Amino acid sequence: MNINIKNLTKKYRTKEGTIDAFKNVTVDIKSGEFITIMGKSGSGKTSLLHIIGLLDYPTIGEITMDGNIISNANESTLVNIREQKIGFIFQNYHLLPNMTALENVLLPLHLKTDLSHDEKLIMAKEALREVSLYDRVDHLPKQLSGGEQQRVAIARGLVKNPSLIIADEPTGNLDEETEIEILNLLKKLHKDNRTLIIATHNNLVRNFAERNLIMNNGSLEESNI
Ligand SMILES: Nc1ncnc2c1ncn2[C@@H]1O[C@H](COP(=O)(O)OP(=O)(O)OP(=O)(O)O)[C@@H](O)[C@H]1O
Repeated sequence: MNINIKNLTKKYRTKEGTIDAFKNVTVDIKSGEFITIMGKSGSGKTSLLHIIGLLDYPTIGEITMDGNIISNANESTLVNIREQKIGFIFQNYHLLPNMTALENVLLPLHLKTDLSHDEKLIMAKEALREVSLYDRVDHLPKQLSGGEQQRVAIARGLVKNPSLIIADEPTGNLDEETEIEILNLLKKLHKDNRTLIIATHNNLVRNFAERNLIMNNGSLEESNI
């Protein structure tokens, strides 16, 4: 997915006043790019990812996805794009504890009325195979290690074959060895025209990406370090 972001600003209004999460962010992200967004805690990374992921609206500015301006679109258009084209991966996995790995991966397919249950099962199992967890399909999250839970979450993020994957600190809870394993997996799954954006504190992640951006005093800059 091609993403063009123009003069994006996010302000939060609180009882104490207005907080600028970030200001005047302008960036073009090409289809198929693997990007990291680095920056200190509180620098606005999550706020930006939520807006790119169409989970929140910007205060000011414009986002274009594959040539269509979507920042002014209504909620149902945003839900549609989100459902069809965007996969999310979070630091805390966000797996449902009473569902097996397979059931968790099936979740994003529930709304797809054009697919039969058998077709959905095949897709979910294939996604679990891609993350090398085919032998753990019937396990509950608590029966899996942190790295395995994140692999289930990645399979869930991938199952709809999204053209954009957004990952917020995907390795924040993992030890370094597991982190490298997950980053190698994300790198492998980042293929074709699938755009991958990872927000992170962690310097190690940047070695895996093609392009590194940094949130600095509310602005997004290219990082050449
Ligand atoms: N819903 C909200 N209401 C008010 N302020 C918020 C809200 N969400 C975030 N903020 C503020 O906006 C700023 C940016 O927060 P954000 O979570 O985007 O940063 P971050 O870089 O992702 O931080 P971290 O790495 O700690 O997750 C912070 O000052 C934060 O307190």
